[in-house]
Amino acid sequence: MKPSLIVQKYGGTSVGSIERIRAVAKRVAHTVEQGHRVVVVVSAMGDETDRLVQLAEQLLAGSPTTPSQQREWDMLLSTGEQVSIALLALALQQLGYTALSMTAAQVGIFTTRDHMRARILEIHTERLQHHLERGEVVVVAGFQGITSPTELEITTLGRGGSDTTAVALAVALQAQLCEIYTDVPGVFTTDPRKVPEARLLPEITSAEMLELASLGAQVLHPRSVEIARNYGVKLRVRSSLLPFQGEEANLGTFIVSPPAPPGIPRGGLEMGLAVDTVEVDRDQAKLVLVGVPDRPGIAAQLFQGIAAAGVNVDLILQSLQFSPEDASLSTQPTNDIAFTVSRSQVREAAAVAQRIGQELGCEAVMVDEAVAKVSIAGVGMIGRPGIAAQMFQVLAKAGINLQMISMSEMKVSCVVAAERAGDAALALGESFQVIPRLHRPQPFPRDPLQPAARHPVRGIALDLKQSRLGIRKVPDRPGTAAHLFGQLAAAGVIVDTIIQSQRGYHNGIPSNDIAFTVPQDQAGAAEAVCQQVARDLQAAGVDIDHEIAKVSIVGAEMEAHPGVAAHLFATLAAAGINIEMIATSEIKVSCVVRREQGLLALRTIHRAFELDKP
Ligand SMILES: Nc1ncnc2c1ncn2[C@@H]1O[C@H](COP(=O)(O)OP(=O)(O)O)[C@@H](O)[C@H]1O
Ligand SMILES: N[C@@H](CC(=O)OP(=O)(O)O)C(=O)O
Repeated sequence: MKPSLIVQKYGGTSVGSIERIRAVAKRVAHTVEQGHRVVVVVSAMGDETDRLVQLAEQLLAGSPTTPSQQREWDMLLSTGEQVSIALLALALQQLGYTALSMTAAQVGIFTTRDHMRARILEIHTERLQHHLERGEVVVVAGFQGITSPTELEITTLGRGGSDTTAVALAVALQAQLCEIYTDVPGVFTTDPRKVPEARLLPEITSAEMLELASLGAQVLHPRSVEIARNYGVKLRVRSSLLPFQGEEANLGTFIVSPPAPPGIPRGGLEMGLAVDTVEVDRDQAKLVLVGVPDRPGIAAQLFQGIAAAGVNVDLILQSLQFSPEDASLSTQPTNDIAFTVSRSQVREAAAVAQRIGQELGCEAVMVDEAVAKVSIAGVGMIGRPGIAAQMFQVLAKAGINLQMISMSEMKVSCVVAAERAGDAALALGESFQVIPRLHRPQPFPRDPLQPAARHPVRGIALDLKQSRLGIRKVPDRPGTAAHLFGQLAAAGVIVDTIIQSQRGYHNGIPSNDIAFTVPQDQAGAAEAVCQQVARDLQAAGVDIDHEIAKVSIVGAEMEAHPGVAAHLFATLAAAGINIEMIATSEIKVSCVVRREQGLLALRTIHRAFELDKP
């Protein structure tokens, strides 16, 4: 019988010293002794990649901006892995195994030409197979790629990209298992370094893991989860640091994916259909509270009231905080809170919104029953900023105005006038080559006020590496989002959470605020684009804030548990934490808070949802 093939990946900390490299070699040797063939992927030693980044940043006095600078950046950063593969191969040889190291060019890991964020197209397996068949262990450099056999340009996949190399190799080699060895015993309910009571999850679905990873849980590179999910790779995260005493004590976490569709092509690995779903939800009504005082407890009061009335909330968006110098508003900073509910519950929701709106002294409460939600979704959207821009362009071309936008890495939803929903879905279906479908709601549970009872929340992520940008008073007409996000995509900026909410008037024209978050290292580029777009559109101005933290709860069953969001808001309010931005999707709720309160928010929420309990 042919021995089974396992791809093992060891991260930076796991190969951070010669001692640790020796320990990794022993672990690999143990796997070989159990009768498996092994391909090992390693990252650079310890903080080596950070050190290389600092050298280049020192020289450039910042991040690379031109294509030629980005080329050299990849040339530099890819060297870290070349050191660790050679050392691990030597350590294996010392233990008496035939082992050799290979760079991406030697293996044939071909990527797109996008320096610093290249995507894997194809992996040649002949050389690897040749060595494996001779019983050798091959140690492959993670994180790097090559553009073509003739061009031989070195690329990197983006920080943390070795996980993606490993899973892609597992697909190309049709490995039985891909193991990601790291410095914690698996995937936890949240980062165990930040919350010591976090619990190890024996398994998690790839959909949940994707959200957690893209919302800041760095334990897995989101794109590695994307590939595992698309190709049904058996993926496991476990510790390389636990004392080595047989593997029973180191079960780790299995990332569970649906089986791959039969005959799925293994070329174009990361270039599958970006969008696999175009969906329209006609059962929507929109409520907007305009000019809500900006202080802790407001969202909690509103959504607890809504939950108590038995109403299930779908999208929730809260716009950026307004600066008091904004002349058309009161001198108190205020927010807008917009949300959608099922049309059958709009009366109950409106009654609560009006009552609470009055108690809070809001400027207005608007209710609109003639709306629908159109969404595009797909794991292939991760890291491809052009996809959301394409959606907005398609809708703009069809003359469809966007009343609300909510976006996460894998899904963009727009609230539009109900009468245009059919046109919107058709135009999107045509553009993305997907047949549009109607959204099917999940059944409601019986007791909407017991959100924590069934643990609908699987994990919590804290992202401290985001900045928030906002453009105030963008004219409310078709094409504005297309213009802004088209420009951002052209500048290569990866936009995370986008929120557009209805606001009021500017220069007598109905206008919206658009707020979104971007990775901190792209904030400069994003701000330059926003300033230009604000001038083009005659918007009121641009806000930028680097001192934010984004804390997100994730769970596939959240949609069927009304009241989870309300519980989250109440928890933050009770801890005196103000929520500056809210964005929801079916399986996550994200809140932007002050950066210095991020950790407190994370710990408090973890406890409030009883994730520390079995
Ligand atoms: N939900 C989570 N479960 C486990 N680890 C997490 C989680 N969220 C964040 N982390 C962090 O991810 C780290 C592992 O990722 P990383 O440092 O990139 O490892 P490696 O160098 O092995 O690739 C852990 O040390 C932990 O602090
Ligand atoms: N060395 C690269 C790639 C990587 O994946 O590292 P790690 O597995 O240690 O997160 C980085 O630091 O980005």
